[in-house]
Amino acid sequence: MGKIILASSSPRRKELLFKYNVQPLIVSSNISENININEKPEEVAMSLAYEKAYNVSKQFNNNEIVIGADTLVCLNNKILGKPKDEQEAFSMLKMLNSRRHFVITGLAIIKAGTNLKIIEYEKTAVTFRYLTDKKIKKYINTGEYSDKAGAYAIQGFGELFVEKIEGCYSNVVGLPVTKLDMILEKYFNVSLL
Ligand SMILES: Cc1cn([C@H]2C[C@H](O)[C@@H](COP(=O)(O)OP(=O)(O)OP(=O)(O)O)O2)c(=O)[nH]c1=O
Repeated sequence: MGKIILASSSPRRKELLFKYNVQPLIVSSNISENININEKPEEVAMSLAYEKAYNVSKQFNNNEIVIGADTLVCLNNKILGKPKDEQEAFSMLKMLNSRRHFVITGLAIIKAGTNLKIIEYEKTAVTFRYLTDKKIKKYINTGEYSDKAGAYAIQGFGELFVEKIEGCYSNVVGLPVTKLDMILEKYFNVSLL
C-alpha cells in the first residue's frame, strides 16, 4: 500500500484523518487560494482541492496517495470563503442567519508517480436558527470564526447555530470521510478501517 499523504495545514482535516489507522504524513501545500466567483462553487472547490494535492504530489514519485481538500460555504450560489476580519465574519453570519446554505468540500486524490487522479465533491445543507446581533458578536468574540469558511465551526461553539443538517457531517468540518473511504476503496485499494 502506498503511503497516505494529507496535503493540508488544516488541524481539522488532520484530526478527522488521524482517527483512522492509516498513519498519514502531513505536508502543507502552500498554494494561493484565488477564488473565481464566476465559476460554479463545486468547480471552485474541486479545482482548489486538485491544486493542493497536485502541488504536494509533485514532491513524491512512489505510489504515495495524496489527498487534497477545499471547503467553502455557498449561499444562493455566492461563495463565502474565510473571513478576513471580524467585520467580514459579522456580515457572513448575518447572511447565514435563519437560512439554509450549502457546505461544499472538493476532494482530490492523486497517486504520485502515476496518472491516477480522482476529483469529486461532497455537499451538505446546513440551516441556521435565528441569531440576534448580540449572539453573533458574542460568537465573534470567541475568535472561533477565524480561518473557517463561512465564519463558523460546526464542531465548536458554532454548533449552537445549527437547526438542521442534511448530509455528511465531516464534510462540513472539512473532510468528507465517507466519500473519501469510498474513493480509496474503489480506486486505490485502501480502506480507512
Ligand atoms: C463550515 C466549516 C468550515 N471549517 C473549516 C474547514 C477548513 O479548514 C476551513 C476552510 O478552509 P480551506 O481553505 O478548505 O482549508 P485550510 O486553508 O484550513 O487548510 P488547507 O488548505 O491547508 O487544507 O474551514 C470548519 O472547521 N468547520 C466548519 O463548520
